[in-house]
Amino acid sequence: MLQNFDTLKNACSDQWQAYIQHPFVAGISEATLPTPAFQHYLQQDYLFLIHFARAWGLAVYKSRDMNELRHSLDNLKTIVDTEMGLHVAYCREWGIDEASLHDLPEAQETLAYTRFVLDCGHRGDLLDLHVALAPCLIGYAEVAEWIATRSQTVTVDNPYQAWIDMYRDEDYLEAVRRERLWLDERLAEVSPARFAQLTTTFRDATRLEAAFWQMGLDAAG
Ligand SMILES: Cc1ncc(CN)c(N)n1
Repeated sequence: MLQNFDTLKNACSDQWQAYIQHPFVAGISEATLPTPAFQHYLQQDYLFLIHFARAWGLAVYKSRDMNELRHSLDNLKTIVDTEMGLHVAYCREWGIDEASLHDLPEAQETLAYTRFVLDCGHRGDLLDLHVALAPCLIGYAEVAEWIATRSQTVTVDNPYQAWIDMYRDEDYLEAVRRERLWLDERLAEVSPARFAQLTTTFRDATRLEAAFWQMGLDAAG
């Protein structure tokens, strides 16, 4: 059987579900998430996105041909040109100005997740790095999709609607489709032992995503 991104996800189905359907996400969907939880998440996500842009920069550096290079560069641009801009504007709407974000101390969860991904990239190859980055890029599209399909989702005057829409945006979804394809092509070629190793990386990154949501919830007490 050919391995692909879905095989990777199915190998970590418990952790994947705990991430995609986390109570923080349910709170966004049902418009019940406490404001301080979301504000704390937004602040830390600013720091997170900076390090994730660095990680895509590392993927550019590790690329061996023009196709790989362009692919990683497109993902870097999605974060820097699209997601970061929307994020800063969005923070402003929630009473957080960009200047205050520069001096923000990094939470342990932000440190753990971002440095884990950068470490995967430094010690492994390009595929290790893409697999460590996949829960971030691909996971948020699934989060937004899960929200959109739930009957409990509040669609009128939901304060989190703009955030949900950001991850249902066509440009974001196009980046997700490209990444899935890239992963599917490479995962089909790896040995079972290598696949097991990549599964561990993917599972750990997925657990760190869930911990990032939890950090937001914990901040609201
Ligand atoms: C923690 C986290 N994970 C994923 C994403 C979506 N790129 C994000 N903005 N923040």
